[in-house]
Amino acid sequence: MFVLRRVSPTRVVLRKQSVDVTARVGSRASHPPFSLPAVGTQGKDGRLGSHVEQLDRSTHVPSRWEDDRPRNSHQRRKPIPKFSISLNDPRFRLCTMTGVVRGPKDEMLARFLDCAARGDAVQVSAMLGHSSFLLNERGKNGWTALMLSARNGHYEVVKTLLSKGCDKMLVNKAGQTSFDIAKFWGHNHIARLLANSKDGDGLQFLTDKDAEGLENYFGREYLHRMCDMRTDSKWLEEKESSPNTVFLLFFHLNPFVTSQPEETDAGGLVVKLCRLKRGSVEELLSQPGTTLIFLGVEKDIKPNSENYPNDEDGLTAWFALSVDKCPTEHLKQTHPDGYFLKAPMPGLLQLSENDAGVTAQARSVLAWHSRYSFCSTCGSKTKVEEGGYKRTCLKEGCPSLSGIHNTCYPRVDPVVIMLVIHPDGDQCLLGRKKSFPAGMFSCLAGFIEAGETVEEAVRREVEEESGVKVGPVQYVSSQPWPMPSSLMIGCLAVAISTKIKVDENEIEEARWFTQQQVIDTLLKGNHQMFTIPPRQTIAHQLLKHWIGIQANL
Ligand SMILES: NC(=O)c1ccc[n+]([C@@H]2O[C@H](COP(=O)([O-])OP(=O)(O)OC[C@H]3O[C@@H](n4cnc5c(N)ncnc54)[C@H](O)[C@@H]3O)[C@@H](O)[C@H]2O)c1
Ligand SMILES: [Mg+2]
Ligand SMILES: [Mg+2]
Ligand SMILES: [Mg+2]
Ligand SMILES: [Zn+2]
Repeated sequence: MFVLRRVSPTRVVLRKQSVDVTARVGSRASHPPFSLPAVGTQGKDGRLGSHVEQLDRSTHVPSRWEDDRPRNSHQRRKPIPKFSISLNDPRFRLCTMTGVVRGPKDEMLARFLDCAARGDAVQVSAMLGHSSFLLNERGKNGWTALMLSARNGHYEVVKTLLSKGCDKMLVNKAGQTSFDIAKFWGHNHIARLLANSKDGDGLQFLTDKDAEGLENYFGREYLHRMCDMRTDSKWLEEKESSPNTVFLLFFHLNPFVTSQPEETDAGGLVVKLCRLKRGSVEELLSQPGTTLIFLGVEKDIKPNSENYPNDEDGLTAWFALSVDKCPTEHLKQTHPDGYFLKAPMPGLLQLSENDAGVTAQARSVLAWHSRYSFCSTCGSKTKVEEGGYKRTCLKEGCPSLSGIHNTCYPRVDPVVIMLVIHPDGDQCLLGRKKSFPAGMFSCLAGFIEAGETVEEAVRREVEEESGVKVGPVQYVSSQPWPMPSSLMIGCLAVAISTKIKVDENEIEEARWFTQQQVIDTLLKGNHQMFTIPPRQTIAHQLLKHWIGIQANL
């Protein structure tokens, strides 16, 4: 059995029994933060092993050592040239000359890291039983067992290591914790485990802020909607007049915000929704053309708190308040720094996850009110009910009042958005609309039609827009998209044909991109040949998800 390891960017070491040899390998670009060459190599099953690999497939060494980043189809399918090792081969020389000799401790560490990278929780636990020093040890590339298991999606190994008290705050050479690594590669269950686990002293090092990003932007449910209270007009009135109630102000569907310098090393400005109190909005509430929506109550309930003597139940309610006339003058005194965020894009993408979730709810409902002032069935006037969640027709006998009153409620438009995977598994289909910024490509998307399943909508939209036929479809996650009220249903779909013929009315161009190109774009952003939508979009998250699961197949 041979053991291969890299000793410099251009050299690897092949070791058999006690004799080491080195081989010259092709020059390589420096590793981006999450590329895998520093982490491991691809084993038989495509998983990533630890940084020191046992070539148990054969006793041959590849003529060219390729890194283990996900490869494009050509690289992956190219048979690896094989040749026998001869210690007399001039391409090799004794490792002792380079001073790279490994002792039993190194061997054990290599085995331990390999077990963690492969997901062997039993072996990891057994090795720690007799050699506890291994717990936080790093391989040559700076990765610990926790980082490797987080990278490869091995939940049980991560759990085992945490239970043994490993240090989850260690960072690799690129400055990433195991949490960052798990999050990047789409192992959200592992990122959650890492975020929620206590460290050895019982302290929770990772804050809620670190755990953000595990759901799609606009998807955070910061408030309890308390749907059942919408019909309790007495309770709603009490909340409306409570001094503790929070009012979010909107004008032309744009939220009233402030910008504050960020308290991080990175600096910058953070945009926050202004949480107005009754006193600031008293006058606005009585103006004509005002719409008030009950959004919910804060989740951290403070029952009968002494601090909140006016709220019997101690619940802090939030309302969205939309006004017809620009109220900046009115707010000049109390909120001199406030302004209306230019929505929707890219303004709304500057909010925190919590604020984005509340804004998505408020903006979609307010947009519906602004467009459906009259009964959509008979054109009569309507009255607003249920805390702003219903508009009932005032004309007796209107058909909208019989059967299911679905025209009386805010509308949500389901949209499928899909990352289509090439049959070779190594490429994905992205397209661009004329309206996109130059160089940007995104997942294909389209509205679901009446009487259509998600799967059928995916197949129809992909074929309409790109000419590519799709077979299996798998749901991944969803995202409210409040421009004005879409629900993006994110899927992976596998193509069964590859020829592209775009519908020029909808799409300017569609192309197959390799995994490597996507990874480069995710890591280097604008410096690449194409860009993808920002992290707040489900399109971006679908691409990350695909990279994450591919690397772990
Ligand atoms: N969050 C993301 O990552 C992301 C990415 C791409 C698209 N989107 C959103 O997805 C939505 C749909 O994508 P699309 O425009 O490619 O859809 P699409 O391919 O179905 O084409 C839009 C056309 O469909 C018709 N249509 C059918 N039902 C409609 C409805 N309920 N509302 C409006 N038009 C309807 C209209 O003729 C419209 O011009 C867009 O609003 C877009 O903003 C979001
Ligand atoms: Mg479309
Ligand atoms: Mg379409
Ligand atoms: Mg369509
Ligand atoms: Zn009507």
